[in-house]
Formats: sequence, structure tokens, C-alpha cells
Amino acid sequence: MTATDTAVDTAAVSARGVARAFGSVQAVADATLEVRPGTVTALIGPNGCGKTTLMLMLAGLLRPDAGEIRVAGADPRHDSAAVRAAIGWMPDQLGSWDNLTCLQTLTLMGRGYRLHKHEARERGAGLLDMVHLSEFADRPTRVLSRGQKQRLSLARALMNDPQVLLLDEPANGLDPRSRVELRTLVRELAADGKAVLVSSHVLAELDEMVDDAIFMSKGRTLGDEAAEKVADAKRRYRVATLDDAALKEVLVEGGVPFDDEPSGVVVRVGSEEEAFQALAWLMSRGVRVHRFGPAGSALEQTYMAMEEERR
Ligand SMILES: Nc1ncnc2c1ncn2[C@@H]1O[C@H](COP(=O)(O)OP(=O)(O)OP(=O)(O)O)[C@@H](O)[C@H]1O
Repeated sequence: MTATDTAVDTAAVSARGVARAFGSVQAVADATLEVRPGTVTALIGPNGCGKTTLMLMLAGLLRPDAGEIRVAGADPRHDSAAVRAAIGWMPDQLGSWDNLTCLQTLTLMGRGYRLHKHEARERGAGLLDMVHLSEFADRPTRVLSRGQKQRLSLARALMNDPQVLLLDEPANGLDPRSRVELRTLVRELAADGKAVLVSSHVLAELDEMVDDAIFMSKGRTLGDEAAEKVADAKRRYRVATLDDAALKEVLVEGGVPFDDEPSGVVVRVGSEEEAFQALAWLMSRGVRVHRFGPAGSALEQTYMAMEEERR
């Protein structure tokens, strides 16, 4: 193994059997996850299932009652300085000093990371430009809209050029353009080698952004069972035709199992190669297909299935 490999290995986040209670509320009961460098992982679950509490523990801002956490190879309980240096934390709501300007806010953050004042200002100005807030550089943060605050919060999380990014509901309050930009930026940060853990309730959006997903329910992370459901959901393809009756006839004749759902006919394909073959076969049989593709968001389908089981 080379020195670079070792550096990359230690950049990831891992949690094993992590738990935390607030009085009688067991906010996180048993959380296990890994985030690899260069990837984006989604943290998904209903309101109150423990996502923020788990992220606060990963960020070293809250002590776990039990379990093991490593961030960039460091244990937040014993080496919080190393963890702080390695992570960028974007909370679901920006706690800011209302009277400071945007640039002052970032500069102060940079000073906290021991950057020289001019270095911190320069980096802050660059990040404000990246999140399209340059025109607000010298205005107090209190004048920012909710979405603009989110963007400042993201810039703040990047001030220390972190190896690990923890983003709690980053798309909250963002307009459509900003959401697309956020998605692109998060992918770029991952391509840069950063490990990104992102929580969101907008699952269709996560579909396009993430490599992996961790599902949580009632304080527990759901392992293989959820991964299998995601893999299965990714195999579901919707076939839209000009004549569904003809399609069903061809599928029945060919012995191809399908689901006849209110929104259309759904078949299962094992791979993209198999999807290509299935489409070619349908066309060769004269089925008038006008659309053929994944049947919606795999994460959304998995989420709904898990929720259904837990009712
Ligand atoms: N400081 C606290 N004191 C008491 N209870 C808390 C505290 N923080 C969180 N909880 C409780 O712990 C549980 C998990 O909360 P948490 O904020 O981690 O959920 P979440 O998954 O992030 O929810 P959401 O999707 O709504 O943001 C909830 O029942 C919440 O009420």
C-alpha cells in the first residue's frame, strides 16, 4: 500500500453500534455506517429517526453513549481537534452572528482554523463567489434569505477544505437552480476525493447525487435489507407504449413477468445490457414503445417500502 492509499483510507467516516439518548428519548439506538472517500452517501429516514443526532456525533459535537466513531482515522471523543480539522459541518439551520457580514463570518471561521487573516479573507471571498453570494460579501448575514443562508452555510463548511463533509438537509430552502448547483458541487467535491454524507427528505434529488444510501428508522440504521431493496428498485423499469393491451399480450406470450400498475406496466431487468435486450425484443415484436426507463426514484421506492413494513 502506498502513502496515498493510506491517506485516502483514513479520510472516511465510520460508525459502529453508536447510540445516544436524551433523558428517556433514545434518539439513536444503534447506528452503523461507513462513508468512503470520493463518494456521496445519503442518510435517509423519517422525521425524528435520529439523523441530526447521528451527524452531530460524527461531527464531534455530541458525545455518544456507546459505540465507536472514526473520522479521518480520529476518534472524536479523544481527538476532537483532528476531527474538527477534517470535517466540514453544514447544520440544517445556520446559526450565524446576525451583525457580521458574510465575508466576516467566513473570515472568522478561517481564523478559527488558524488561517492568516488575509488568507481567510481570500478563501472566504472565493467561496462566496462559488455559492453566488459575492454581492452580499459586505452585508450583514441577517439580510440573507433562507436559501442564501443555506449557501453561506455551505461556504462556511468548506472553509477548512475538509476531507469529510457532513451536510444536514443542504437543499432546504434552495430554489431549483441552486439545487442543481448544489448537486453539481457535491459531485465535484466527491470527485476531489472528499467523503460526503448528506441527509435529505428530497429523495428524487438524492437519486442523482449519491453513490450509496443509509436508511434509518427509529434510531437504527438498516443495513443489507435496505441495500437489497434499493438494488431491487433499480431493476424496475416502466414501459410506456401507445398500446398497453398489445404490450401485455406480447409479455404474456413471451412468458415475461410484469406488474400492471395504475401508472403503467413495470418489468424487471437485471442490468443495463438486459434492459437494452428487452427493449430491442419489444420493438422487434412490434410493440409501440415511446418510453422505457427506471420506474421512478429507487430511494423513494425503498423508503416507502420500509415505511410500509414498519407501520
Ligand atoms: N437535545 C435534545 N433533547 C431532547 N430530545 C432530543 C434532542 N435532540 C433530539 N431529540 C429527539 O431525538 C429524536 C431524534 O431527533 P433528530 O433531530 O436526530 O431526528 P432527525 O432524523 O434529524 O429528524 P428530522 O428529519 O425531523 O430533522 C427525536 O425524537 C427528537 O425529539
